[in-house]
Amino acid sequence: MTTSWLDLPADHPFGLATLPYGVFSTAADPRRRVGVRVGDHVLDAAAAAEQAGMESGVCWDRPSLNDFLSRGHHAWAAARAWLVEVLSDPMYRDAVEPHLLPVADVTMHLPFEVADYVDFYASEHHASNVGRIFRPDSEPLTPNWKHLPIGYHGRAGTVVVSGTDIVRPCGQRKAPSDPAPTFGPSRRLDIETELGFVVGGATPLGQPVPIDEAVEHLFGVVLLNDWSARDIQAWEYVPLGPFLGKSFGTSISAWVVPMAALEAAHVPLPGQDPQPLDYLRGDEGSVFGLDIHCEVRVNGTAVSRPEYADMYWSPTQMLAHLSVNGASLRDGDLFGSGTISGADRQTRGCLLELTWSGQEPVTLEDGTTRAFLEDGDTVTITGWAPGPDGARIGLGEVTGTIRPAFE
Ligand SMILES: O=C(O)/C=C/C(=O)CC(=O)CC(=O)O
Ligand SMILES: [Ca+2]
Ligand SMILES: [Mg+2]
Repeated sequence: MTTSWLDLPADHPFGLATLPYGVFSTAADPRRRVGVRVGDHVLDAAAAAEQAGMESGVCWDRPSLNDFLSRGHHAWAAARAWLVEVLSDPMYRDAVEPHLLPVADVTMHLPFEVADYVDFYASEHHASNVGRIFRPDSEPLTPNWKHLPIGYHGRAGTVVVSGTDIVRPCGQRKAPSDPAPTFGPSRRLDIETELGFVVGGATPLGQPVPIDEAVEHLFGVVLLNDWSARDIQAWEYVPLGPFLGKSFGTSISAWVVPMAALEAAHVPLPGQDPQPLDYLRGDEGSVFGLDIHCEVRVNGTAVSRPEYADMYWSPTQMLAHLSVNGASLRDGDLFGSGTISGADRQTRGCLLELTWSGQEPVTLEDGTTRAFLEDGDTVTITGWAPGPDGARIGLGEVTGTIRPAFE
């Protein structure tokens, strides 16, 4: 394993095998610019590139990753190789070290300007559980579910960085037993534990991305919480899908972990039966799952440990599907995997499933119980994956606190 002159412990979640990108500023220099997390430091990437003589570092002197995303997968690979070189070869230490800032001294911002945001529904366990809860008189999975990765269009402009408070949404709610809808704050505010995939290497309108090329457009992953107001959602979503019940805020982690850091975490999918249509079938290596382990905490109590390896659809299948009609990809597109849930209760990624629609509340360490979120609750999702040679790839965290409704 390549080691750094920073002398990081071998199992550090932000060692040389991770090197995630984000956008930061400091009190002394409030310009937003691209940073790379290494150990307990943030590398001011553009400044280091200039000092160490790396020309393409100019796209890091920007308030978002979008310019870097536009350069495409060869540039991403070259940048990563350069970062590993300058952080491991002591020859670069004098040039690079002055541009390492303690992580405690930086403020993190939204890492990229979200172009389009789409959310999939790729967990068979989640889709089946929610089907049982929301549609008890129908088959849990809809007839299309195993033929295509189902998704809906979300609201790009309300994607926020980890640490941003979430205001409880107001909206129309109507339980089946209510005679008429009422308006007010959501009473069934929930989370959804997901991975978000960050897209780059834009494509022209009219040109689908073949599944074997899909991975070239996947820049990296973030942890994503698709906050969901279940009462608003249940009343509004037939027949066009989720709308205001999910568009009031979607939180993502500040650090984008490159797909290149997750190569050792590729695992086979649990298995697809029936075989999907040809455009969703790729060569070996282009259809894969990811061995990513998540943990969900509510006010510090771990309530669930979802496993991304349980997901039915590959991220490359989701990307091929979302462009198969000729829809173009834009730099900064974000797609969510859908809620990560497994077969066991302890691996369910949302409270709707964990508490079975509120009937089986979870107990927190302070002795209180939750069916859904209360004002003041803080939800934190963390994640990690195995890296090469026993390294650990940290996905950081996505956190948010519920503020009272605006009334
Ligand atoms: O099955 C439904 O009616 C609703 C499902 C969701 O709310 C989930 C959604 O946002 C997609 C996902 O996260 O898997
Ligand atoms: Ca979702
Ligand atoms: Mg949302």
